[in-house]
Amino acid sequence: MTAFRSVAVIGAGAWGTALATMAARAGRNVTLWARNAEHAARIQSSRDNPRLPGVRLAPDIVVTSDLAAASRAEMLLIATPAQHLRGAVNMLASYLTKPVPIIACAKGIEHGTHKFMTDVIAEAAPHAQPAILSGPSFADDVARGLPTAVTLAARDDALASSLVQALGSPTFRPYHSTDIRGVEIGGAAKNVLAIAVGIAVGRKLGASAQAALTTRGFAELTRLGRALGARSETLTGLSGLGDLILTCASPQSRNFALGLALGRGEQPPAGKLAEGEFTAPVLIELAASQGIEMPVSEAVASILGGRSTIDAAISGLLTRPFKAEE
Ligand SMILES: NC(=O)C1=CN([C@@H]2O[C@H](COP(=O)(O)OP(=O)(O)OC[C@H]3O[C@@H](n4cnc5c(N)ncnc54)[C@H](OP(=O)(O)O)[C@@H]3O)[C@@H](O)[C@H]2O)C=CC1
Ligand SMILES: O=C(CO)COP(=O)(O)O
Repeated sequence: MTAFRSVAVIGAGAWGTALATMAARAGRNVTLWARNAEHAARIQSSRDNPRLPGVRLAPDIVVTSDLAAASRAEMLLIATPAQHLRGAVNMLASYLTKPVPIIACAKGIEHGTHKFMTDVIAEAAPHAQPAILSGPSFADDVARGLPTAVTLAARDDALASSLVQALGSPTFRPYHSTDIRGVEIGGAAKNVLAIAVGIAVGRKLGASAQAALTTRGFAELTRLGRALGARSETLTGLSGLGDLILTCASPQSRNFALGLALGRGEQPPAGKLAEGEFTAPVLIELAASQGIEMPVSEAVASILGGRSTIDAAISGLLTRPFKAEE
């Protein structure tokens, strides 16, 4: 398998900027693509991105809005919001003339189609070798070089392994896998569950409730995962349980922070992307289509959709019939 020398990161938000920094630290030649030319030029000259304040970009990272130039990299990482991933890959596809790994770094499920990120990539870019990178990793931590471990999955184990070799460093440890679907389910569902746990914490329901809700959330994530063919070691691994633990326990998470504000009856933080808000309705549609119960996610979707108050949703969860633990 070829050694990947160059990497382009598509999407210059917090995560794209952190990923570019991570790839540079791993020794790759890195291009960071921003859709806005002015934005790209400003980051290129200031070496600072307001979407990830306080992080200085390494001098050799090239920031550009030239998609043709970015598309020439030997490996592409897509770090747009999940609902914009198809649009970004559609634009990219017209420049791709040979097989190239395209790694989805967004966490979500596409509205309307119920498709996961690697399926969207495969549809939008026939030359792509789709892969997914996901796990407990706050952009700020990764950019600062704090120790982080994630899962990187591709259909072909040799490809997954060589992508790991290209991106890994002593502070960023990707573990390779071929369970693409398992990785995608964990990343998408944990954001919705983190909103639920944030709400419980905001309502001051206590540390016991926080642990119970996180655990029952994991039970429903696992049910859906099994139904869709995910492996249990993936669901209990970094991209599943690992990311759930991180996101359900830290106000640093935008999803948790959204729930926290809702639980406290406050305005949610403005201008912060909380993917769980967009994933919740499509996650429960997908679960329903598989005959899978996801009561915690359903409660989140009902609250966000204005179909339930927070108190009614909490009461609904607590008065469900007693049952065997599974
Ligand atoms: N932040 C984090 O800690 C982590 C985030 N993720 C995931 O990464 C994804 C992106 O999150 P994050 O970077 O934090 O979000 P941000 O809100 O910080 O940034 C999103 C970026 O995507 C760009 N963008 C939006 N729409 C398009 C489009 N159609 N084409 C190209 N670029 C577009 C925006 O551009 P513009 O600046 O012009 O608006 C912006 O730069 C999410 O799915 C998130 O779950 C995963 C792990 C960690
Ligand atoms: O995915 C993340 C950590 O793994 C980032 O979480 P938030 O999107 O909730 O901030």
